[in-house]
Amino acid sequence: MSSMSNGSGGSNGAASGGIGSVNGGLKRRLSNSPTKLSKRFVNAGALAPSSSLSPSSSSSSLPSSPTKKTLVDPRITESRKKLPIWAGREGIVDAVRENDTVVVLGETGSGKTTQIPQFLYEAGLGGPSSQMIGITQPRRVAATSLAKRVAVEMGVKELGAEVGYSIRFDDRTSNKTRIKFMTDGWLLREMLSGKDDGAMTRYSILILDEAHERSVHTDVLLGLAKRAQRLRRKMGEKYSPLKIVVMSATIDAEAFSQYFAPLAAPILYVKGRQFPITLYHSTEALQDWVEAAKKLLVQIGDLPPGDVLVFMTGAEEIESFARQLHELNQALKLHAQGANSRPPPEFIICPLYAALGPGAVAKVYAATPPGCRKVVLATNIAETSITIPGIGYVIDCGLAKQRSGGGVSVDMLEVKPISKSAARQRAGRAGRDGSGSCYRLYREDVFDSLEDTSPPEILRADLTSTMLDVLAMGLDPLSFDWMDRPDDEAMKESLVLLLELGALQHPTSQANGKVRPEENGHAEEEDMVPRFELTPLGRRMAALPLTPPLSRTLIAASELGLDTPRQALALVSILSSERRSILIDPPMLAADDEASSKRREEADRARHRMAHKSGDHITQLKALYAFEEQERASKRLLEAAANGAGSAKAASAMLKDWCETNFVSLKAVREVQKIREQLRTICKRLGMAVEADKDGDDAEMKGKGEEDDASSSDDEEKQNDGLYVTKGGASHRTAAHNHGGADSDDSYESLLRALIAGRKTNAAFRQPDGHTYTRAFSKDTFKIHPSSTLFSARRTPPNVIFFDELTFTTQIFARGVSAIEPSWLQ
Ligand SMILES: Nc1ncnc2c1ncn2[C@@H]1O[C@H](COP(=O)(O)OP(=O)(O)OP(=O)(O)O)[C@@H](O)[C@H]1O
Repeated sequence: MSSMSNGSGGSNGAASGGIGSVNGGLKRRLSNSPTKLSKRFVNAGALAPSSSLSPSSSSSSLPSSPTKKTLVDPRITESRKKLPIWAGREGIVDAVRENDTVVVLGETGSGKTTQIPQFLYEAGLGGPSSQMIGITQPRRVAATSLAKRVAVEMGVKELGAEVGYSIRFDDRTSNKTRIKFMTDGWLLREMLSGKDDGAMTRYSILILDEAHERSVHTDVLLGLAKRAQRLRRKMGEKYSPLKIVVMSATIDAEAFSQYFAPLAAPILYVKGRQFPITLYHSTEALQDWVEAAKKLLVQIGDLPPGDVLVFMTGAEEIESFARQLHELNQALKLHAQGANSRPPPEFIICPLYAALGPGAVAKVYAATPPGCRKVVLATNIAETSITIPGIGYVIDCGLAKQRSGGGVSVDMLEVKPISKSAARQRAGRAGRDGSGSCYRLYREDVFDSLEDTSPPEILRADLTSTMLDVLAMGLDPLSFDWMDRPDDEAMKESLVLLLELGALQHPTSQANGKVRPEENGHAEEEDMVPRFELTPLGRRMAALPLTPPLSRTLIAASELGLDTPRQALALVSILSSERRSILIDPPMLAADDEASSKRREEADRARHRMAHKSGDHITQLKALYAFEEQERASKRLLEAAANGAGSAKAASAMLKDWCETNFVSLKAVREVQKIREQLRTICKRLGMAVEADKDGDDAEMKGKGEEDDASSSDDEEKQNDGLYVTKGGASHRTAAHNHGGADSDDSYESLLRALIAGRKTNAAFRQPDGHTYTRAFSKDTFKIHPSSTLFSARRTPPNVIFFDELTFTTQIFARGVSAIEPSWLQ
């Protein structure tokens, strides 16, 4: 760092505790202005208030924890007591006891998420043993890590006992569980299963955490929770009222409070944080923030110990940066040797993004070896809720890949500036177990110009899935009690798409007659019937934990013989996985030196070796089959090893080598296999023919290592996490042995036709310029992404294509592209 200086509110290390009502203080506190300029960064002041309150000021008459205290490390109990929220625990418990709904507003790290569930449980508000305190999180990594932390704090030895979590592929709860962390997608699926008739009877208290993120799931859950609360009131004495706690980090808590009118919810404000964070902004506009982040890391090398968390925009940037940092490690070591000086601490590089699984998360949480500095390279997966112990420095690029309205059924991912609220959340990942610093790679006036918060996702997202979910719960999306009502046109477009897909029946006059005119979006809707009815096909689509187009594809394929359903099951599993691909994209490999450009060429060659002439979808499928062929070979080796004729190590190495050579991601394949297994079970339950019965029977894989875990999260996961499996996670089965690449090249037409059946709107036509495409009802033009097998300067681009998604970086690209025949669109 060129130079640094402390700001006005900067270096107070003590907790400011207690709760209060909302006032302008938070705003003032969070926007302390800089006092001194540094050469490169300007200190924008610390987030901590200058006042302090000693932990001993908290007194409480609450009953003590019902958990076995002997198991709790006294240091952990002490650290809980130092959290700002501790002093206000009685106030919080009283507020929840006295009100059906409470909004809690607090600074990052004040202790909201870990402490409030414990306070309420300890105070006996957890209800009878059949009920739980449920806490929703937008992201899986948060749900699991918070459950683990709370279990440690409560002395619960085994997750799934008093404290548990439920996320896609992993349900760690039991009938003993009283505090349950879960993704919002999980709770939505529970609601969709209809087991509790919409009244959420298995929960005594529902805590909606990080509500300010306003994901689509959060908004739907807010409406469902409010409705459940009303239904519970009508259930009389059988069930206690459902308590709702909305937790938010933005000052816009009033909107949440008003949403619960006429019984407007009280807002509790948790003041302060335990440790201060010093903020620095760039004093100049940076042309290349990646390069700036690298230089900054070198400079941080000279600062006091502390791990570093770098917020980046996506997996590609992270992987490329990780490679550069590995090289930097070597360069710094050589430099120190040359200068005969002590080398700086080695960087332990830990990527953290959607497609990486619990293995990556475990590495992030592992203790940093002495003499090293951990550098976590994360997307906004790490932006909220989580505490990574040891993080002393945060570097924030100020950007994130975000979904923007690309129109109905089109996902558009765009790199855009984050909001002020997101920037504060990012800063708040430092200073959680000691004082911290946050370096913003943008100027302070840029920070000032950012939006306060991101607009609710429901106002810009494709609503097709949401409309189907709401209808499947027997509710009318047009009169649903939305906190922010989505655009009528957008809702209607989605309903039209569902009609086209055959999921809806045309409105019946009888149903229309029953719907009361909707008043300002806050109608009492439980006595209304939907204007639209789901068809049997629509009900099947809703029962599948997939987006409506992929559900439609799977159902269409299930009626097309034996091969197509089997292929569709595999392809849909790939397309609903986090990365939507099992192949490592050549552009993900940086080509800025000879070695990496050679590797990129190898990746290109591997891609073309695997490529199917129709494009990316069948290429993916064939790659999966080729992997599974290889897996069977390695299994044979493993069996030979068991008989003393080979080595288990060699079997595992063989598979890894194959993945390396062919640029196939083992983690992604494992995730796809889990999804396929889960979908196979659900399809069978729904009576759908997806595979011949013999499928998978004799291909069970056992003893796989950590690399097999591949479900994880970031923004994209929010849409996927509705998918879940039976307790204990999916079994690890692979496809049956007759599946490996046995299909002839011509046998995929039915599969591609089934794919199009789900999403005709994603067909596009080549323009007269010869290389751009446009959709039937849109003027936007785009190109095929360089990662596609159909991207090639040498080949003539196909006349008509089908694509999975549009992404926007410097221009709009279609990703996941196949060539199709125009006649297939009829
Ligand atoms: N896994 C963990 N390891 C160590 N300390 C932890 C862990 N999780 C939480 N803590 C401690 O508890 C504090 C409060 O965390 P908590 O998640 O409850 O805060 P919060 O108010 O919900 O903040 P945020 O909204 O930023 O997540 C942290 O600042 C940290 O000191």
